Amino acid sequence: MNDTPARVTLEDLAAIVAFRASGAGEGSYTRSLIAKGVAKCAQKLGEEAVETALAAVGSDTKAVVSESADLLYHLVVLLQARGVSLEDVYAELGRRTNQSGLEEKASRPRG
Ligand SMILES: N=c1c2ncn([C@@H]3O[C@H](COP(=O)(O)OP(=O)(O)OP(=O)(O)O)[C@@H](O)[C@H]3O)c2ncn1[C@@H]1O[C@H](COP(=O)(O)O)[C@@H](O)[C@H]1O
Repeated sequence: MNDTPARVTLEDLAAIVAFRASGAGEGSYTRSLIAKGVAKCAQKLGEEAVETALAAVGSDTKAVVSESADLLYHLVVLLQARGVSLEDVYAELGRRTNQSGLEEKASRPRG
C-alpha cells in the first residue's frame, strides 16, 4: 500500500509544519529551519522566490513546478515562524476580492 498523498494543500502543509515546529518527529528540516529564526526563514523564502522567477523565464516547466513547491513550503514555514496563520492570509485575499488591483494601488497612502 502506498500512503503518499496524491496532492497536498497549503492547509495540509501548514498542519505538517506546525506539527514539526512543535518538536514532533526526528531529523526535521522544518524544525531546524524554524529554530534558526525568522530572519533565516525569510532569507530562504527570498532565495526560493528568486529561483522560481528564474525557472519561470527558462524552458523547463518541471523546474517551475518544483521551485514553486519549494517557494510555497518556505512561505508556510515563514508564516509559522512569524505566528501568522493561513486563515489570516485567506481573509486578506477575501477582503480584496471586490477590489481590482489598480483600485487597491490607488488607495495606498502616498509616502
Ligand atoms: N515540502 C517540503 C519541502 N520543500 C523543500 N524542502 C527542503 O527545503 C530545503 C531547501 O533546499 P536548499 O537546497 O535551498 O537547502 P539547503 O541548502 O539544504 O538549506 P540551507 O542550508 O540553506 O538552510 C531542502 O532541504 C528541501 O528538502 C522541504 N522540506 C520539507 N517539506 C515538507 O515538510 C514535511 C516535513 O519535513 P521535515 O521537517 O524535514 O520532516 C515534509 O514531509 C514535506 O511535506
